[in-house]
Amino acid sequence: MHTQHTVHHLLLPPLAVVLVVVACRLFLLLLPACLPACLPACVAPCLLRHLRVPCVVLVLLSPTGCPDCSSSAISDICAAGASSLPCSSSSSSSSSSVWSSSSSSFGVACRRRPRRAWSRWRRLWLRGGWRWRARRSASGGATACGRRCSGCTHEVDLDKPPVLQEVENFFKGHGVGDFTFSRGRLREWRCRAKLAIRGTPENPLIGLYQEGTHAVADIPECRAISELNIEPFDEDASTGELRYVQMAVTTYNTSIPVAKRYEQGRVQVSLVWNSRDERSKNAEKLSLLSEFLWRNGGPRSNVHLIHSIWANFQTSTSNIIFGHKWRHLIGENDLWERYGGVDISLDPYSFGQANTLSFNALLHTLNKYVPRGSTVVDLYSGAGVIGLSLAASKKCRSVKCVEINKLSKMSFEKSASRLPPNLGCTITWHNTDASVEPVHWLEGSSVVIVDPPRKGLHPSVICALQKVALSERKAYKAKSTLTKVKDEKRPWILRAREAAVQVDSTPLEGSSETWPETLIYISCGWDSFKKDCKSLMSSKAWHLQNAHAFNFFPGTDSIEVLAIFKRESEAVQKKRKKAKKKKAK
Ligand SMILES: C[S@@+](CC[C@H](N)C(=O)[O-])C[C@H]1O[C@@H](n2cnc3c(N)ncnc32)[C@H](O)[C@@H]1O
Repeated sequence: MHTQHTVHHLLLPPLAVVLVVVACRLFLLLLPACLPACLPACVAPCLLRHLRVPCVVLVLLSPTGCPDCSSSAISDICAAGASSLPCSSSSSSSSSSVWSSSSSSFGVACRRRPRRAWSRWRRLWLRGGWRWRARRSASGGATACGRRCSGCTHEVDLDKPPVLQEVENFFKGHGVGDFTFSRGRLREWRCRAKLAIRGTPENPLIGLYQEGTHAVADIPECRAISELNIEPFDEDASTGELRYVQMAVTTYNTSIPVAKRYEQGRVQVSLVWNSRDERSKNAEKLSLLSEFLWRNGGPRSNVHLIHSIWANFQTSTSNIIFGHKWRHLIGENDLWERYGGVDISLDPYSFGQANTLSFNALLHTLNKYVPRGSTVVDLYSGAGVIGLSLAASKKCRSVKCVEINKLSKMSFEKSASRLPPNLGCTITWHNTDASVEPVHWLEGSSVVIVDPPRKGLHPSVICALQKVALSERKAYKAKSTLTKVKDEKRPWILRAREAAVQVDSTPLEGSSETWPETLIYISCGWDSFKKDCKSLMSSKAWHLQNAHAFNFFPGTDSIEVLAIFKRESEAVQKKRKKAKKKKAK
């Protein structure tokens, strides 16, 4: 009896292990059957894989988690959610069943455009460059959760965007010997996103538009919207309450080690509300929503993810995301970031880069091409990030920033106030369209920096660059015929030329006869860059000297280019002409 008892004792533990293993196997076998039900929980993380922190806010909006985001705050939330279950299955065979099931989140968007080919689903992004990438699993094609990510344009080799070979060949063909490509961080890199809010309170859609459409690829199960009965925006009827959510992350927190700052970023949330202002009758719901987010993600919550919440009021029927009225609702007023060695304040209405780390890498490289003591004009400057960082690091004599968005002025002012004292640099910020009388902005600058939107440079800017780059003398002549700078009487032009902001008013001596020797072109639109590059060089005015590319949007076929052009000297031009004549003979 005693021996029998001992045998039972000995057999029980292995038996228990076998039973657990069998149960797990059975569970895994049955898992595919419940995949359609799991899909909403799985697809959102795939879409959001590369969103560094903003997805946490969405997780706040949604009870499902993002198992692939590894910051401690995200993990905390994920631990509370059950969503990691389907995504922890790395079986790539399950991916087909998931994707062929066009139900749940994708089905909702799909029903609106049933004729779209499936391949289109793989190329989801917001117009204007908002792109979502998936993380590769070690096996390659699939994401870490075993599914293919609808936000990706390519599924493998995130460190080699497909366009890279073409870019390399292009620069090689133009005699650039030192081309480099910086691969950057391949996942969880995104620090900024704008998501559309559509659908109904019971079945809201939050996410990106498919390329070229206004169909939303959903991040499902929004808790805040359903619980508070927020009415998503209806584009056809122009009704509803919440139109978009913009999220911007700051990684600026000097109290924690640098390595941790990216992981522990805070999110500035902007709610685009469909009303004229905060006095509208649905404004109470806006307060409820911001309080909900603050309660669950603000400083008193377990996660403390939200830096601040803003409201933007927009009633326009156009595609423009933001209206003119902004209100700061809760949290800190200023969002600081560290770019190019200086503190930069980014209000929600200013342009901000989506990939903070890669942008800093670009600034570091750009720095090498600006001689100390330069006079710089930064066209398409946004809040003046590039100009301000050069003012501090290169002891520039002057920096002129030219930007069309007047709201960026405040960000510029705040950032300028944090520059080190006694820089000895006159820094000005001008609110104007760079394509109107661009020669005026080039005059007096030895370095011109252009960072235009995706569509590239305006023809008038190209024309001005071609003309000033002839020879010193010719350019000077061109100045009088081209611009009639001295006779300018139009008040709006004169107003634009007056600095909207001026930091340090040290007068500049003899700079007006200076014309740019160096042109630094930063581009996020490869096709438009090629076109502009061709135009600039066709006039023999500029010579392409160096080029670098940065993986700003891993998982997409977009690339950020930094190209350095040098003005061709008269001697070189003559030599070239002679050689051409000789050849012709
Ligand atoms: C790609 S962003 C670059 C911003 C800035 N360089 C930065 O990195 O923060 C392009 C900027 O050009 C501005 N912009 C667009 N069209 C413009 C124009 N015609 N004249 C001046 N600025 C313009 C936009 O408002 C935006 O801030």
